[in-house]
Amino acid sequence: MPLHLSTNTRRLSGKIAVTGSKSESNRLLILQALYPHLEIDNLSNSDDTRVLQKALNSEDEVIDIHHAGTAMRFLTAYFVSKEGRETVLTGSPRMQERPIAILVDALRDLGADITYDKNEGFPPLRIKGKKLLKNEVKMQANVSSQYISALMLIAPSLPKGLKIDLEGKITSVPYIQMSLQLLKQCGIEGSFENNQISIAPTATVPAKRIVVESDWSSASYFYSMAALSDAAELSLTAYRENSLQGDRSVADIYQKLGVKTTFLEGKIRLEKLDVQLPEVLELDLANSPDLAQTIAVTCFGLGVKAYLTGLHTLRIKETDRLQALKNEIEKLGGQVEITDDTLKLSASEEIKSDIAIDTYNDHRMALAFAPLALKVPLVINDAGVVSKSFPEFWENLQQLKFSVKDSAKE
Ligand SMILES: O=C(O)C1=C[C@@H](OP(=O)(O)O)[C@@H](O)[C@H](O)C1
Ligand SMILES: C=C(OP(=O)(O)O)C(=O)O
Repeated sequence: MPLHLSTNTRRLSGKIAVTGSKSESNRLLILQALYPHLEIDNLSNSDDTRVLQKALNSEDEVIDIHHAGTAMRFLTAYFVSKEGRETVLTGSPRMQERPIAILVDALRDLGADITYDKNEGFPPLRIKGKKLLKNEVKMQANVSSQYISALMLIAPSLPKGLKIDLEGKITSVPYIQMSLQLLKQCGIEGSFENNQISIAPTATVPAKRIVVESDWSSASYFYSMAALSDAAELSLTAYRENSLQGDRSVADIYQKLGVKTTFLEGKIRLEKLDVQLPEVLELDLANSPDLAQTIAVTCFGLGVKAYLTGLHTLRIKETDRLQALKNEIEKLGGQVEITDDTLKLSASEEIKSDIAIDTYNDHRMALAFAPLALKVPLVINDAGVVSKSFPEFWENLQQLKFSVKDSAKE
């Protein structure tokens, strides 16, 4: 479905309720499956969370988790620990290209029975659940933090808990901290110091209701809109200053791009300020990889040069996000240089109108480019991809008075 986006006004105002964090929701669903006394509020309604929830409730042998990376990684660890059950975990063609050997090797070291059904190192996986008796493992930490979180989430259910020794430079650290903090909120003891994670064995946890904060990665698209607007006053619920999500850093980053954040009771207010924009925005995004697309597109729209580093995880996400960004920004008239872990954007002089943006089965490509409609009319191809993390996004844009037209319906 190609969507035509444009606006008559560059002044934004409105109140948006954003769905729960997909990262928090997916962790809590695994913990709830292990500790059923747990209750979850404000669960994400994203496809990735729904597919994980469905998998946890399914008795089928073959489970297809489509494009959901965290679901794939978390469920691999979960099904390994389900004694007596045989499961084949598979996903979309892209999921079958997303590496998983680091997690599989660590689980095998702990005693797991996992085989590759197609290509060595990639889903689909055939998992025969059994009791894991070992309690120490080493793991490479510089490719994806999701492998580490997957082990942390099942760790308290292992008879002796788990110590994980992390090797190499640890990437996406806030997501590891989020896993630890959620375990602690459930009443499970654990620590993450230097390169070692330790989680205590825990047979039961007290009944508890945990409220998921709304998704900060989803909030980033409204920051981009505010930055690209002439005037903005947006209120987003339900957020807190003291967040578990690393992408909360978007509030500090966008201050440099003219967006002021005020934390109010349960919500944030974004306002557009008149600031002197930086000549070049330099950022290391190793702790917030999901913000890279939003920031690159905002800078392009503002004509600000950007030098983004720490992007080594982007090539193995829903698509090769570095290449996808380069392709689409260059179609719009920009200039982008990429390496394996950096992106350099030149200051743009023009933004071409009515360009159709390809989204590569990646929700964040659609979400990140949509705010540019505040500058020029554009088309987003396969716009339905946003449901992977943010199903209401297009309705939210209409609420903010964007014109959102499905050309297939005309
Ligand atoms: O644990 C999580 O919930 C996530 C971790 C990050 O992945 P990497 O650790 O692979 O960078 C992030 O990009 C992803 O969207 C969600
Ligand atoms: C990378 C992402 O998701 P996942 O790895 O869970 O598919 C994302 O949502 O940007």
